[in-house]
Amino acid sequence: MNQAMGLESMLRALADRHGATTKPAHDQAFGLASPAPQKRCRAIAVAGGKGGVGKTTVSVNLGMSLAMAGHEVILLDADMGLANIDVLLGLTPTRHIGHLLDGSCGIEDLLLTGPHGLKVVPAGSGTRRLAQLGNGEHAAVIRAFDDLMMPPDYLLVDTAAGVSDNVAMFAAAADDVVLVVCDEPASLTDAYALLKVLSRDFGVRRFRMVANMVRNIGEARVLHQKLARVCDRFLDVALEFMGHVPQDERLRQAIRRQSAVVDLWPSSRSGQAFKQLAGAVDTWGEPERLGLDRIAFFSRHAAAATGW
Ligand SMILES: Nc1ncnc2c1ncn2[C@@H]1O[C@H](COP(=O)(O)OP(=O)(O)OP(=O)(O)O)[C@@H](O)[C@H]1O
Repeated sequence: MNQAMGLESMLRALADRHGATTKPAHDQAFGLASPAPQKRCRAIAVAGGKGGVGKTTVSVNLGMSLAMAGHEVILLDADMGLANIDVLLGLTPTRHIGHLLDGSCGIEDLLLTGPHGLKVVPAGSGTRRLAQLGNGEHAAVIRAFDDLMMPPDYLLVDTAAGVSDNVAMFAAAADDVVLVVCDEPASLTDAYALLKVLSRDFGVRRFRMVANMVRNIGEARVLHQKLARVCDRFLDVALEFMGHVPQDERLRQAIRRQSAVVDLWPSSRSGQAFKQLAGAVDTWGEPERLGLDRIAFFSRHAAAATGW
């Protein structure tokens, strides 16, 4: 059995389990090539290792900045069981990923519309089962995005904290991984641990770093150099500097008002920084489409672990 066939049958088994429809392996959309005339969706996973470094803040504000620039954007809250994007944006979901997995709704039914047309897929909160999803269920969530009638320009995935299979799977399946780091020893060590696992075990070789809660661009670049230096020395990865978001009280105030700072105060320091980050994303060009190989790789891991 070749790799593509192996992937296809594995995904079919997953889809059958979760009641989804199946398509050929070459038609997977989450970071994978879709046949013309469907437009291509760029999947960006936002990760960080340590909790509290600003992954959700970056995901929400970057997503909304892209939406404000006229792009169609879906934001997937992949922090299963501890979801909070809907709370941050004052949205009230009636269904979540759990309903998708038990077959009681499809991916389209989960989409909530926030300001500027930003679409959100809520993960559900306070449910232990969601916090303990297996690899097969994560794969089924990824696979479900193939059923979207109108793929967005960007799919942003706010991953969980830590170095779990959840994070690894979403990061490995994405076209780009944005690593959010702040100037704390634990943030740097946890970010390094995540880079190590994603590169060594899942073949992710390129990362883009956002320095969050820094005072200025100079501090952000120093932070990037610190991490890039250890990566150069010990890991086979490229860590590109994507930009920075300053420590900004306006951002906290916006969160208390259940809004994105880019929506409420676009000309604040953080609001402008997110606009710049969105501008950077716009210059990335065509994704390299490595997701299919990585997913196949991941699926083999999952198969070995669960004895499919
Ligand atoms: N640039 C910033 N300036 C000021 N406060 C910030 C900034 N970025 C994030 N914060 C604050 O830091 C806190 C943690 O942010 P956030 O929830 O986005 O982190 P996280 O990495 O998603 O955490 P977790 O993994 O635990 O969900 C929030 O209270 C947020 O308001």
